Amino acid sequence: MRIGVIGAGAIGGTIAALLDRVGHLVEVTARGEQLAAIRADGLRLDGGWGVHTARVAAAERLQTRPELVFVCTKAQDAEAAIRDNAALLDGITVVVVQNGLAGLRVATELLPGSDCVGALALYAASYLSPGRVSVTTTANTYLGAGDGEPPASAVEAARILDAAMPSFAVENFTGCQWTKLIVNQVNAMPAITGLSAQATLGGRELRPIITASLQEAVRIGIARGVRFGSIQGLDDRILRFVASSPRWLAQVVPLLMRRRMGATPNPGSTLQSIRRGQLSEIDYLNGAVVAEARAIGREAPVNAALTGLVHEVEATKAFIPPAEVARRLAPLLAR
Ligand SMILES: NC(=O)C1=CN([C@@H]2O[C@H](COP(=O)(O)OP(=O)(O)OC[C@H]3O[C@@H](n4cnc5c(N)ncnc54)[C@H](OP(=O)(O)O)[C@@H]3O)[C@@H](O)[C@H]2O)C=CC1
Ligand SMILES: CC(C)(CO)C(=O)C(=O)O
Repeated sequence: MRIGVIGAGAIGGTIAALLDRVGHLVEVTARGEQLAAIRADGLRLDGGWGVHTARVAAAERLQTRPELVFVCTKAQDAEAAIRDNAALLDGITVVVVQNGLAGLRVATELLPGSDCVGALALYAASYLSPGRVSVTTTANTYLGAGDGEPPASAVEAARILDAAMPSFAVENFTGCQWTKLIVNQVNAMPAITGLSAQATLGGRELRPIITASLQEAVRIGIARGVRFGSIQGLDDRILRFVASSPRWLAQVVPLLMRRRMGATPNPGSTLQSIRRGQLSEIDYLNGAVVAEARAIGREAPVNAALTGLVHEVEATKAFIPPAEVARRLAPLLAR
């Protein structure tokens, strides 16, 4: 099958390499050094799903009309990436692999003639250097759209992707996006401190803050009327229990997330943007929780503070030590 991958970074590079490995004709978009490296030496994948070099066609924009496409940019870049390739995407299934709540909606608005499907990647991938990506944690991908049963396009895209990496079509995709937003509470602290997700989740100073922001995010979701979707061992019942638990008990969720990540250090996708000097996706992660709270006249002070700290690191290019993060957040945690 002819499959396009727009944005061959950590996730797009992983998807492209694994689809190539199972025999699809894959074409990717990339830019700058990444494009030059893919053209010269192929897309080189290693880590949890093995080693593979994919000799794929690459250009700044798709050159041929694919039968299926994966959009794998960060949330803030999705609109530009889709607009640049829109002429070749009309009428096909477009899978938006993205964190946050916005990606699928943006694609659906921009591509009224396409079947847009959302995808939530629970595995972790790192962009190592131009042309090289590595899977640091293996896990499932969940595809769907809307609040009900997955549409046929999601079921078919999941079947195709599942041959390359474990993938499932899910009901209540909107609720699953919210559950993933809760999982992505692990992203801010590495971006603020420069440490791996495992180190921040394990750190005695930082874990209570991550737990507080996670509980706050779940409470905002509940206040918004969200029915959290079932992914990665989390579901509506568990998250409601976590929201109403004392912080010492709720810390079990960050600890379980740390255990699931395994031993290979995972910077998370937000720290990877910061390391490359790019603007991060934080406004679509903790920032989305703040926006959802404001939409109902509430506040999400811990998520707002973490969003602010990530923006501070983007601006100063200096990570903040854990003790300083704990000092700054202490007034909010004492509430
Ligand atoms: N990395 C991970 O472990 C996980 C990431 N995710 C989510 O997956 C999504 C992708 O993340 P990730 O792969 O880490 O991000 P990366 O930054 O590694 O990759 C994004 C790619 O998109 C490209 N891009 C940016 N703007 C455009 C554009 N206008 N047109 C075409 N391509 C563009 C970037 O190119 P350039 O560098 O030239 O800007 C880059 O190669 C995010 O929503 C992230 O939150 C989800 C689960 C895990
Ligand atoms: C699943 C996780 C937390 C993997 O790191 C991720 O979504 C990210 O890094 O953005």
